[in-house]
Amino acid sequence: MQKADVVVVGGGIAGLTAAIYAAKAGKQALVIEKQNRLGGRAISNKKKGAYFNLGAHSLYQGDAYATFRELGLTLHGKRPSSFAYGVWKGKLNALPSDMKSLFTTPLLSWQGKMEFASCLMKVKKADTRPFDRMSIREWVEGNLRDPMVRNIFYSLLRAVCYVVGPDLPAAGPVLKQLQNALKGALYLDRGWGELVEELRSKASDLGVRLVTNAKVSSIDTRGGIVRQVICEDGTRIDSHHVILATSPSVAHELVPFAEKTALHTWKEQAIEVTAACLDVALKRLPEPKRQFAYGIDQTVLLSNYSRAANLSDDGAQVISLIKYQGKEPNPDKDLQELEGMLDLMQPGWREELIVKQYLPKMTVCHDFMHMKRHENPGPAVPEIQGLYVAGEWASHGEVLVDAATASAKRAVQHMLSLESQERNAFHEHRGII
Ligand SMILES: Cc1cc2nc3c(=O)[nH]c(=O)nc-3n(C[C@H](O)[C@H](O)[C@H](O)COP(=O)(O)OP(=O)(O)OC[C@H]3O[C@@H](n4cnc5c(N)ncnc54)[C@H](O)[C@@H]3O)c2cc1C
Repeated sequence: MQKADVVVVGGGIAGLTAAIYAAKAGKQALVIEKQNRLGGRAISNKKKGAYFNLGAHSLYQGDAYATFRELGLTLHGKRPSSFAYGVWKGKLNALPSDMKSLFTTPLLSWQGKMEFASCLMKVKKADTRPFDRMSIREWVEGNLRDPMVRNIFYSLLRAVCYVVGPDLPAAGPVLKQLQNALKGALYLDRGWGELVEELRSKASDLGVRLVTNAKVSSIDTRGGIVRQVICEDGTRIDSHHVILATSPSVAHELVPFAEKTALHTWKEQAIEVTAACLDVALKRLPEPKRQFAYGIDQTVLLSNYSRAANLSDDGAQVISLIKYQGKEPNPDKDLQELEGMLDLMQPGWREELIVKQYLPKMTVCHDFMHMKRHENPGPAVPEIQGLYVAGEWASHGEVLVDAATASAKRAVQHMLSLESQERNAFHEHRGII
């Protein structure tokens, strides 16, 4: 029979972060990952010499960045220039990203330019928490008058949270994410896979046991206490602490009678966000100055990640395009729209193509802070002693990878504080005897 102080189910960013912090606190941690490699949605795949990220692309200056720095990761990469185009009615226009583009952009009237600049200044300094209970639409309509300024803000906010409609996301977390993005996003050399490798090696140095190709099939929680983790191949691991760093629906599936626990509420309230992703590696850019574009009247984003990060062995340019999807994704139409953006930004790109990858429906997040949410998930599952959740969906106000690292640390902290309460109670009891 195997044993561990804490078992982490899922070896994505949340699972690896949780295991590292548990190990740093002196716990014997075991990570079980069902895929044949660690990283979850933060892996990168190398194709014909070019690195394509599966999921995460930009590391903003939020919780994840601070966590990785605290752990001593090297985070090789650079911050790109903020110059961007905005696509409006099929045409490219400079977006206001500095003084020059603010004054020259044809998208805004003089009044609009003033309103845009003053609102951006306000956002940079704002305490965003008071906006946690209002939607993005409510915030935009309450703070901005000019219709085009509103459109540009919708497009900027969509780009940092990946949600198409402005009525669902709580404005506070998304504005915070915009603040973090405005401080400069980091594009990582050789993609996010390199960061995962650094996390893996950190975990391994701290003595974390990392098992891949092993699927957890259930958690034994008899008597409302975590007792064992059971894998599909029959392996059983004794442990009194389990962190479920999977999706809310997998967490629900793994726990017997989950419908009687908070896991049920968290699964039911979850709203999944998906995107269609097109990545291309080009021998050269037909239009070298066109590197980054937001769709203003379409929900597409294009970024040449090679403008700041080293993403190929031979100088190929790696461009990623994202189509933020609503309720009814249409793979063919989405691809047409993505290629249409590439035609507009880089006409002739097909002649320069080395390799491309189209992923028609990627889960960007399993849930986020939205207006229909009843409660923030985790860190503990209150009905079952020793059970915790982590993952980008267990957000308490953070967005995407920041929510993955923050929720992982919350889970470990909760576990440690419970243990210390139990120890204190035990000593008090002995004192009485
Ligand atoms: C297209 C796209 C673009 C993105 N861009 C950004 C960005 O620019 N910036 C940003 O901050 N974030 C971005 N994200 C989000 C980011 O990738 C995720 O938030 C983050 O990787 C989630 O990590 P996680 O550990 O919570 O989940 P995951 O990475 O999904 O990890 C969960 C792990 O659990 C494993 N698992 C599931 N069930 C079991 C089981 N039964 N037994 C064992 N293991 C199991 C899975 O295999 C997986 O490895 C993007 C995502 C996508 C898809």
